[in-house]
Amino acid sequence: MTTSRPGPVPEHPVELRAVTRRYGQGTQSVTALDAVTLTFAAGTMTAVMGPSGSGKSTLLHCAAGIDRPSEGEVLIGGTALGALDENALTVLRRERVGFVFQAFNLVAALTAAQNVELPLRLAGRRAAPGQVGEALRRVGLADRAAHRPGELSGGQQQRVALARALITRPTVLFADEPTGALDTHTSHTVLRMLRGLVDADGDVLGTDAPGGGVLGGDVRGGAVPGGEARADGEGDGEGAGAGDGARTGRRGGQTVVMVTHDPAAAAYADRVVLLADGRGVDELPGGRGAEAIAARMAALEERHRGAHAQSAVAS
Ligand SMILES: Nc1ncnc2c1ncn2[C@@H]1O[C@H](COP(=O)(O)OP(=O)(O)OP(=O)(O)O)[C@@H](O)[C@H]1O
Repeated sequence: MTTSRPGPVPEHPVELRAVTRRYGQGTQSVTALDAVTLTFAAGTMTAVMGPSGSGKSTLLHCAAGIDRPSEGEVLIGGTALGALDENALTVLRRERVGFVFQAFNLVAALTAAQNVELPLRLAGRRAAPGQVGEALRRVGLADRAAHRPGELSGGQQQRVALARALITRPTVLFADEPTGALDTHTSHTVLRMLRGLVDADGDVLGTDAPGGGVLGGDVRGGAVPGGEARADGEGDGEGAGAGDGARTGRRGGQTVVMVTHDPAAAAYADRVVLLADGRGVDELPGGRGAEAIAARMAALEERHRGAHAQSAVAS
């Protein structure tokens, strides 16, 4: 079974409408998300931040159709997920959602090329000639196609995971702490790639645009102000922030939603959504820089601690 991709990407590829997610029942019940309404605009990168337990992963899982809300509705590419049975939801996820995890989640026994092709195989499809090689080239790993994950660095593994997430040309790419297991230099390389995807016009893997170098350009550096490139592709991006796309709200590239604890990672986003106790409590536009984001997060955590201390005293 396949779902055909809708024609043009809608203005908001992902919408959450009053999404509540409760775990457990009765007195043990935890409200991980509390009537969250959010839209993610096409061709933008959103960072989701918040204190531990604030509902970030739950939000990502509900938005990606990995978890089902207790109440409310999630729409991907205009399709309401609540109306889909498990099979249809699996197909929609496979075809329209890309996911990158902190732990890379590559299959250890498969080569980089086989890992990248896996989503197509699972969908009963084969890659077009050159498609996998092109995807690897775009993440700067053309020469590593035959290597297994254990033979690659963490940053290289995450780049393979990125190529794998994008091989189906998803409507939206979700990333859960994509740089959480990487050192600072490598993190910025991966973040520049994510930013490059968003700032790209059109086909992010460039199979329709030979030599477009959407990701390859970022490996060589320069897409993000302050990000100095290194010849080995493990660029030094300290001090980097969101690129031109962040400020202009340029549309046409990949839509990315990323959970992160790291203000430096969030600085690549067009928008930072702050969660606390399962609710969206604050937002920052892009281009503010890591320090401003860190300050806002610190203030939020302070309020959060204060509110929890008060409720502990009251009970
Ligand atoms: N399967 C589950 N069963 C019960 N409670 C859960 C479950 N998953 C999450 N929770 C609870 O829901 C709340 C939100 O969890 P979630 O993992 O979304 O938070 P988070 O912001 O991603 O946290 P962290 O930053 O620590 O990863 C927490 O109180 C958590 O304990």
